[in-house]
Amino acid sequence: MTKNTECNLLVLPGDGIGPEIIAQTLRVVSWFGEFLDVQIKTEHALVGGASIDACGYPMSDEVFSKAEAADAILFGAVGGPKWDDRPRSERPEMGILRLRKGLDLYANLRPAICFPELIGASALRPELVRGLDIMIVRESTAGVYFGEPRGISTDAQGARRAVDTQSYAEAEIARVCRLAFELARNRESRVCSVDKANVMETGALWRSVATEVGREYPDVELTHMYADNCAMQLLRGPNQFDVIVTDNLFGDILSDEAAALTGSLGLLPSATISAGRHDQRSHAVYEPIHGSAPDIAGMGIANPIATILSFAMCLRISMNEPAAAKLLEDAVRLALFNGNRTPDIAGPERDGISSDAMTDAILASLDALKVSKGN
Ligand SMILES: NC(=O)c1ccc[n+]([C@@H]2O[C@H](COP(=O)([O-])OP(=O)(O)OC[C@H]3O[C@@H](n4cnc5c(N)ncnc54)[C@H](O)[C@@H]3O)[C@@H](O)[C@H]2O)c1
Ligand SMILES: CC(C)[C@H](C(=O)O)[C@@H](O)C(=O)O
Ligand SMILES: [Mg+2]
Repeated sequence: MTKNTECNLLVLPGDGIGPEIIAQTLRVVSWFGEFLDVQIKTEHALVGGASIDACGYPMSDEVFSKAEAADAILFGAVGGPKWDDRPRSERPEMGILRLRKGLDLYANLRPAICFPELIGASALRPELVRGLDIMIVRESTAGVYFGEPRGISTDAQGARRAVDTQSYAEAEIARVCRLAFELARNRESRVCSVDKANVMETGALWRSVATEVGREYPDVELTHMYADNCAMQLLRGPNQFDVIVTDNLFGDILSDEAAALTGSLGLLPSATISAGRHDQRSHAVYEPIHGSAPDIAGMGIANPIATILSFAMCLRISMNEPAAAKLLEDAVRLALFNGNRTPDIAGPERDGISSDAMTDAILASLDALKVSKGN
């Protein structure tokens, strides 16, 4: 069969459980390589600590050039104790930050869905999380992650002072808010903008710009919430949210919190996307929201679902294959429905299965759904 189009997928496994969950996800990528008209071409490269060990940098210029040229990037996770004592600018985490900034990946989409099959694994009571479906839109190229000045200085008495700078230009706020409103139009048409407008100048600007952008979307309800209250409301009544749009740091924290509502950090996928380039192509990184999990690295028990669902987002956003994305999401649900659980979602009474066995179950579900849908 001749394939109609091509997708060049750059695969960056990283550190810790990164290579493990990526290896599992590539089994799913291969399955779709057979199934789709798109020809998926993968190329692998080093990032994070693995790259530091090989060439001294968390992301080399060569790998960054490959990322620029790729149609999509599948990213595992970076970091680990081995590199924790390095200066900030030389840590593995700079690998992902360079990608976000360098490719202008301004919007990090982090959907948090509570699957009915996992309602018992949630940190909250079932009645609080039943039907949970939130989209967190996290700004990802600005804020305190990239603001200047930053650094640590020592005064005349030898006492150290650290400085980070939270900085936002209105255009940086407007574009991520606009995207949140667009996404909300295909959901429940509700956006909650989260800031600290009561304390921070950046928060006041965030609220004012979100309000201005909201006027362009009279059909979408806009509410504002302080970030501390949002952290509490996510625990008290998470179903009140549809789309949350917020800055880089609050989005990082609130999305890990949302993961606990769904059952595990090992379940939450993400897509970090840029605007279209002049040639109409855009960049995108697909990655789980979790990190390299040093505590379970090498044990073969990491939950691969967050990364596999990140590939589903890749199918939908970068490959324009919504039916395939839905098929994969359904296959994950079916594998869970059939009782497959890695230890993070197994609960205290069960041992849990390996990453490999969970992927086997998802692949078997893909085969079963493919047959039942007559594909
Ligand atoms: N995008 C990234 O690459 C990324 C994201 C977050 C953290 N990190 C880095 O990862 C390292 C560890 O950070 P951390 O421990 O704070 O966060 P983490 O997300 O790696 O782990 C937090 C907890 O969640 C568990 N967990 C995470 N993913 C899991 C999965 N797929 N299956 C089962 N359990 C899972 C871990 O075992 C751990 O108990 C640090 O170096 C950090 O900077 C990287
Ligand atoms: C590794 C780190 C730089 C990263 C972040 O803080 O953005 C991570 O926590 C994430 O959520 O992707
Ligand atoms: Mg994080």
